[in-house]
Amino acid sequence: MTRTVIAQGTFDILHPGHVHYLEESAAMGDELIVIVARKANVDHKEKPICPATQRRDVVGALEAVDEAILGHEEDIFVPIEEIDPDVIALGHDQHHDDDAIEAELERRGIDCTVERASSRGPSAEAEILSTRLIIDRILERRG
Ligand SMILES: Cc1cc2nc3c(=O)[nH]c(=O)nc-3n(C[C@H](O)[C@H](O)[C@H](O)COP(=O)(O)O)c2cc1C
Ligand SMILES: Nc1ncnc2c1ncn2[C@@H]1O[C@H](COP(=O)(O)OP(=O)(O)OP(=O)(O)O)[C@@H](O)[C@H]1O
Repeated sequence: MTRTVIAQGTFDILHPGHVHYLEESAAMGDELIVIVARKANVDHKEKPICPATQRRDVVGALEAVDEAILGHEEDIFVPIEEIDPDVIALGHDQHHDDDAIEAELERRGIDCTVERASSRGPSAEAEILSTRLIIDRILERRG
């Protein structure tokens, strides 16, 4: 029985922190499917620069990722109902409330656990493992 894990995020400019999250998520099961957030649903921070199809394609190229899909425009639980995963892996700082997600999964009759991945700090002085900080540095140096 294949144990399916879902990970999700914006993945605007990919960096080793994303790779860490996705590799850790992949290790929680047999197959990893990544839901790439649509611009309309990124309302807790700046909108992504890159189009969703581009963000999906880059994430999908990672070894740890079996499939990357575009998220639903309106209801974030539509892909969850369709995929019916065994695990939803939340990122270490993702703004979602684990209990609220578990409650919604139960309400929809989806038998799935919610896990939290860990954070990856910089392994070298110059590493910046945040899309926002990468963009800040670009603006600082090229703005
Ligand atoms: C269980 C789950 C399902 C999600 N499904 C979708 C979706 O269908 N469409 C979408 O645009 N975003 C989806 N998202 C992503 C959220 O929209 C949110 O923007 C994303 O978690 C942003 O995380 P980040 O700030 O770490 O990039 C989902 C997130 C979770 C936790
Ligand atoms: N340094 C990191 N270590 C572990 N996970 C990370 C790291 N950076 C991002 N992630 C995870 O990757 C997923 C996608 O994150 P997102 O696309 O928001 O990138 P981000 O670099 O966190 O963006 P921003 O810096 O703009 O918030 C989230 O689950 C997030 O927790």
